[in-house]
Amino acid sequence: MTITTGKTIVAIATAVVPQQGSIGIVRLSGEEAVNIARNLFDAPGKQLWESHRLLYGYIRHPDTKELVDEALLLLMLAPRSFTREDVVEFHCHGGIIPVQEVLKLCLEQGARLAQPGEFTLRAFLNGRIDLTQAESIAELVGAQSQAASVVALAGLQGKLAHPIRQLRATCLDILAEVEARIDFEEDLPPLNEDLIRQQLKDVLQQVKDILATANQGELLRNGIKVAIVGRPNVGKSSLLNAWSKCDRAIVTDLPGTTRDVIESSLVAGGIPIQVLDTAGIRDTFDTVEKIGVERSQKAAQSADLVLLTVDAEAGWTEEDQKIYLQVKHRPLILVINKVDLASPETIIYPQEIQQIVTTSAANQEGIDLLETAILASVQTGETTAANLELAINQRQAAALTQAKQSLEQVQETIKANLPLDFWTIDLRGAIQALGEITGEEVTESVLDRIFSRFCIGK
Ligand SMILES: Nc1nc2c(c(=O)[nH]1)N(C=O)[C@@H](CNc1ccc(C(=O)N[C@@H](CCC(=O)O)C(=O)O)cc1)CN2
Ligand SMILES: Nc1nc2c(ncn2[C@@H]2O[C@H](COP(=O)(O)OP(=O)(O)OP(=O)(O)O)[C@@H](O)[C@H]2O)c(=O)[nH]1
Ligand SMILES: [Mg+2]
Repeated sequence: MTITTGKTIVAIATAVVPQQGSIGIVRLSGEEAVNIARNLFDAPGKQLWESHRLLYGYIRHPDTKELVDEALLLLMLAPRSFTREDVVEFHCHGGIIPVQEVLKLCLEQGARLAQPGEFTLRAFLNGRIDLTQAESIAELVGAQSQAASVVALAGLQGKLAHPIRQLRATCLDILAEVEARIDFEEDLPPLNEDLIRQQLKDVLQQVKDILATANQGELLRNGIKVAIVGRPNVGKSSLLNAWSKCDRAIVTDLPGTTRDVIESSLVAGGIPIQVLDTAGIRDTFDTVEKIGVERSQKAAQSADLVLLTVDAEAGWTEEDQKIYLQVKHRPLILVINKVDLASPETIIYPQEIQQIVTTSAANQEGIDLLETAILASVQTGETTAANLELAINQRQAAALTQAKQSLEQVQETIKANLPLDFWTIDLRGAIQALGEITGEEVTESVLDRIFSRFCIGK
């Protein structure tokens, strides 16, 4: 995308698939937005075309005056708009036909179809929001859980931008102090090295604290994949059904019921979880079952976490041991199922297994504990309560890691008593990295990468 502002862009702002809302919005932004709206919208009576007013009227074909829709028109004139340009919204009837018709008319009037994220990009380029806020908007729209939306909303409020800007400002202050000593050494009091050391230490600690939220960010945004594996008939499909609270997988008392990997999605603790129920693993001559077993093994290797499921009544069998050896190098929870039939204490399993949960899938028992154990095993302890609203994404984490390394390098340079010029090199590195997060220092290709992930109309 070539990045420009001003030229009028248009897009359908509301969902086009799969379900139609009762209202559909077409949004224009740019110099010609108001002219285009005037050509298409007929507001009867004495309605004023002023900013932040809603006009009532008819959208008509500009040449034939044929009626296209009865609608509301919202005007937000520069700079008091989301993009800081003139913005006009047609609030049409929902369904795909009215909005597509209006979109077509706007294009015929000279507007250009907006690229994905282009409205938000303009809001960024025109200084209304910074890059972390722009990313938060995309995250809010794509949030799959309440927790993810809380984090996105906090980001939109500047919860990340604010501390990052402060850290960068401190680094800039230090840089100014140091550079002044390089340029006008004789006219200034000596550098307060103790103060600078302390400032660097504080900045570095904060950088580390924010970096520690990356794991939580990764979990909230991308979620995890959990594979239920084990011998046939131990209750894997029953476990999936009990956990996802629906009859997703077929359950019978016949070993070998599940033939293929069955996927189900749920959200636990704000984290989207993809659960894979797999075919029971055993030696078999059945061609179809054999393929199923191979898929089970693949699923176990690709999952973030394996639930090795065994039958309390049958105990730890030779087959269980074989399967265990295949998955023991993976993050793993041992699920002892069917505890309604036999006491789990009698089972002798490998001592090195750290996490054990007992369940009765048939009776919906132990599922909550299983969920808690799963969440505990993927969450790192570093995410403190104070930081719950902060959960940085991979791009931000990469830049922060860069900032951390640069700051550590400055500390080394000071320790080694190297000349002041050396200090400034890595200070600039840290300032650059922090600036990339908020977008104060950012290249067009980075912007391209960020905004192309948005949907059209955002
Ligand atoms: N119909 C509609 N609903 C929407 C949006 C929109 O663009 N259109 N939004 C789009 O994402 C979100 C709301 N976000 C918005 C953020 C800022 C401004 C805005 O006009 N800000 C100006 C003026 C504020 C004022 O006059 O006080 C500014 O900050 O300069 C509008 C919407 C969600 N709902
Ligand atoms: N008593 C009892 N029976 C259970 C429990 N969980 C599952 N079962 C029963 O065990 C049998 C097998 O359950 P499934 O969930 O189909 O087992 P599976 O591990 O998916 O089996 P395959 O798909 O063949 O690998 C069914 O008859 C279930 O009703 C449990 O906790 N207690
Ligand atoms: Mg099954």
